[in-house]
Amino acid sequence: MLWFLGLFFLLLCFYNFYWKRRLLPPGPIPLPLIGNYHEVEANPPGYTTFDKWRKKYGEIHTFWLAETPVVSINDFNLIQKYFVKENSDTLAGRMLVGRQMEIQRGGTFGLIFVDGVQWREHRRFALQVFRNFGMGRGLMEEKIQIEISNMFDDINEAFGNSKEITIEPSPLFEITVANIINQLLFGFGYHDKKGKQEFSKVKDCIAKMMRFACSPSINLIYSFYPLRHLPFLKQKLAEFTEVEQFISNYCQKQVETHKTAMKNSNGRKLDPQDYEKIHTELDSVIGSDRRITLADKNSLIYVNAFINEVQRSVNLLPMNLLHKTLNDVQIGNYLIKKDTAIVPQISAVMFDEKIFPEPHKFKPERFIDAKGELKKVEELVPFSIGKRQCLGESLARMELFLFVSNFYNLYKVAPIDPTNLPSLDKIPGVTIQPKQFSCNFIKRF
Ligand code: HEM
Repeated sequence: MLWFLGLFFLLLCFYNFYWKRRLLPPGPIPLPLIGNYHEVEANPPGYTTFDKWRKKYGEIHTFWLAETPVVSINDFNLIQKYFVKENSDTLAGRMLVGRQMEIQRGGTFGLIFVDGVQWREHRRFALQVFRNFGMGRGLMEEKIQIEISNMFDDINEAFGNSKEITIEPSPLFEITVANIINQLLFGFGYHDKKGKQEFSKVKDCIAKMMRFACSPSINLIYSFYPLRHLPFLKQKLAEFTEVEQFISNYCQKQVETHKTAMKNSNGRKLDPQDYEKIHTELDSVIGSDRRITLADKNSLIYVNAFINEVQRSVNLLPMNLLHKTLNDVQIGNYLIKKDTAIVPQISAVMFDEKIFPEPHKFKPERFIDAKGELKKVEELVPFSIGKRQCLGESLARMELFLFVSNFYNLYKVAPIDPTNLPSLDKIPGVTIQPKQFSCNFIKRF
């Protein structure tokens, strides 16, 4: 019996540490069943671990999510070479971990998690719908401006007769962003008290779901379905299914991504000078409390640089969505087999100290050139690149500009206690979330 167990152990080691890894780029040693999850979990939300692997194993390396190997490309030029120039079609698949979609949705539906003909048709259809709704024309801007006005009405009501109030900004931004997409999708926004309470419930579910979706226990169930009967995993799966059922895929994407970027624009540990520079520019270019529109965008250099830096330092997806090779493909010195997970690791690019020196410092100036013009930095890739690049990019960009510029034009933001600033810790998930915080809003007009 003992010799049998010994043999089994040896075979397991041979398979796990050598055989399954032999044709892939090098990378951290995976543990049986859990792969390298424990290393990502040890340093949430993951940037430090990805950076460590990059430095140790190179720009192209492999890590394991449970028993799924993921080829990770971390250098901007390589990402561009493989995902845009040479193999854009081959790398446009979407990888699902084990029975992920079956468990989550009872089949493969939608756009984000499908590939091939279904993906092409859905993507084309979605882009057409966006165009019909006025994307790229004044109509979409008008819809965003209406919701921004609703937000300012709420803020101004909270001010009453005072010039300064303490406020928790997140719920305000969340509901405003959600209302824009809700207006498009369902023709209504959450404006009255009952609607706002309903939204708060939906939002809490979304936040929970985003955390669950990348948790090791749920991914273990995707990969090894029979494990779902273990008591601990059974409970996790039940909780996950409950929230998953509550939420539609589209709402998830919209609410999480935008609100996080918006919330972070107030939550970061900024030098007070950053705000002063925004206000100086707004005072000299706009000079009143008039509504700022997209027509002002090119004149507001510092505001644009500030938004770029917020997007870079927020670094919303510590691990980008997994792509899949649709055919065998040569990546560096390796022939990667069809149906292998591959990821353009955009978070590593945006924290790459060779491109963005002192990457963890907030410096909008890195996006302004010597002539004072806005610098085009092609390595700023929050929306990813290639065929699977974010479909909502233009809507997101419009919203970010209109929200941030109008908000800072009307209000100043100050910490409640300058010696005890809000935490910069990020709550891990598919997209990271900031911790809740309150701050002071001060009217500028
Ligand atoms: C600040 C806001 C946003 C950021 C930073 C962001 C970022 C991303 C990223 C990194 C991806 C994965 C790309 C890849 O697979 O390589 C993605 C995909 C996607 N995003 Fe966004 N996103 C944002 C807002 C939005 C919005 C507002 C929508 C919809 C209205 C949206 C819809 C999508 C869709 C549908 C996909 C999947 C595209 C595909 O698989 O073909 N995103 N986004």
